[in-house]
Amino acid sequence: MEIIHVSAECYPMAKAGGLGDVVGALPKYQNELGHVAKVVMPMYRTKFLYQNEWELVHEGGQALGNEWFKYSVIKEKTNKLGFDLYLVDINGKLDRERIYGYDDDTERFVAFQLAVCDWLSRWQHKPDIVHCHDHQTGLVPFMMRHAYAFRYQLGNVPTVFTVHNGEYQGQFGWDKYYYIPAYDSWNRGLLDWDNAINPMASAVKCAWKVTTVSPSYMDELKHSANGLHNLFEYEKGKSIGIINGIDNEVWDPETDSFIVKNYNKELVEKGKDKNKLELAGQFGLDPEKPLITFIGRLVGEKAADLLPDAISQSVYQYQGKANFLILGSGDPWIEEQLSHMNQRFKGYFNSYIGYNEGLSHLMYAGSDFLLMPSRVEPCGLNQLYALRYGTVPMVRNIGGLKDTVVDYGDKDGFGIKMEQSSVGDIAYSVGRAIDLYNNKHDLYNAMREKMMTIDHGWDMSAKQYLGLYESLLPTNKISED
Ligand SMILES: Nc1ncnc2c1ncn2[C@@H]1O[C@H](COP(=O)(O)OP(=O)(O)O[C@H]2O[C@H](CO)[C@@H](O)[C@H](O)[C@H]2O)[C@@H](O)[C@H]1O
Repeated sequence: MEIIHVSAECYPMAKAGGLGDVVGALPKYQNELGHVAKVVMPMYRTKFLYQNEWELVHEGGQALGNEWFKYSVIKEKTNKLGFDLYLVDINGKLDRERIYGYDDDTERFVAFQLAVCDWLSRWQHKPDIVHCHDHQTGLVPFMMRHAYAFRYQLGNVPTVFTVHNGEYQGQFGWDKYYYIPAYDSWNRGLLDWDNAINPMASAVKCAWKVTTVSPSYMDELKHSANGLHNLFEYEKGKSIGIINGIDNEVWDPETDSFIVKNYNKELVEKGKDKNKLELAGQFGLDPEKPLITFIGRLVGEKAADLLPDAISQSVYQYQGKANFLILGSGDPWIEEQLSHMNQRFKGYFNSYIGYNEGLSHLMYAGSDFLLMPSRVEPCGLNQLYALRYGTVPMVRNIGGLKDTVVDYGDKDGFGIKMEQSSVGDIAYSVGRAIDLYNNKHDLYNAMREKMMTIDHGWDMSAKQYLGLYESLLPTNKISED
């Protein structure tokens, strides 16, 4: 089978969060299973672009409303990622350093999707599956099936849409209706949600199958999806939750070049101690105390707004018996609060505001506990990385966190779970972490060893996706493969 993944992110070319990790890994594992999976994404101006060699594979043009733009598609020459990576270049739109956060993001990503559809429609053969990820690619299923310009070539190609995060939907007003290439006007409803063009809703309506990144999140979306819950309920017949895997080659404490001491489950105690010592040195913390860290976008969805109060309360309540370290960026108000706390709780707390891939690896290796009090967590990769690095996850019982972590109080448990995203729940969990670290050493060590043996690699999930694709192929295609 030939599968094209369409995405705004793909590690290591460009990553803002978990979407990049998934699209950077899933195709590699699908290829290892004997299929041909490729990725197409925007050509941002990132380091990876300049450090690698590319060949031109296509040039074309498209209209975004009244604006005609030229685009080109280039391909990485060596297949070094384990899959073919294609980049779409559109001057004036995609040639930026950052992935998101520009005033014209709507125009940028609609133009990207137009270019992808145009390029695919000109292929000599057609891919078997087009797999789109999140709202930046959400108009592709509609355009392939209904836009006059593409439907004759692409209307029969099955589309799969994966919701990595239902909170962001990419809505824009109908005043920009002319961005969408011509289609039969009675299909307008397939673009609309709540009187706006909503790419996430459109993809859920038009894709042949809809997936999200954990079974529990699939259930939750039917009750709470930033306004789309009725739609998810309505489309449940074609929807399924498939848990994310992690790239065991990139995230491996035995070989990770970002950390100061490599280790495996036999050497977990010594290995983690060395990495913790490094972190404690860099951030002025006490290596003797349990180190609780948070890594991620500083936004409400991750309950990052609760961190300042929860950490202050914990420092007072437990008389500074634990240390805290945060790596993240996002809401300026939260960033400012955390920066103030660097001084106020010097020696107990520190934060690094910004994005730092290397530091994140060191933190997974050098922390004792990883905190994820998320209000919404479609899958969560951080807890899976924590498990692989022998770091106890402290998570809210929701979404993918519910599906992947078992509280140590339960049979065969290895993590700490809290029911609510609240200052009180976080502080209570901090108390349990301190108790585990100081008073239950044997249990704590056994837990670390146990969690390092859990396999969260991509094999199972990659197979599940392939099964889903196969269900969409005409029967003769299945027997050909
Ligand atoms: N400041 C920083 N510096 C360095 N690294 C940083 C960082 N901030 C975040 N990261 C990294 O970004 C990734 C975050 O992944 P998550 O899956 O936890 O969250 P995200 O909300 O982005 O993804 C969404 O999509 C993914 C993939 O489907 C779902 O797992 C998730 O639940 C959903 O919200 C991890 O690799 C983490 O280490």
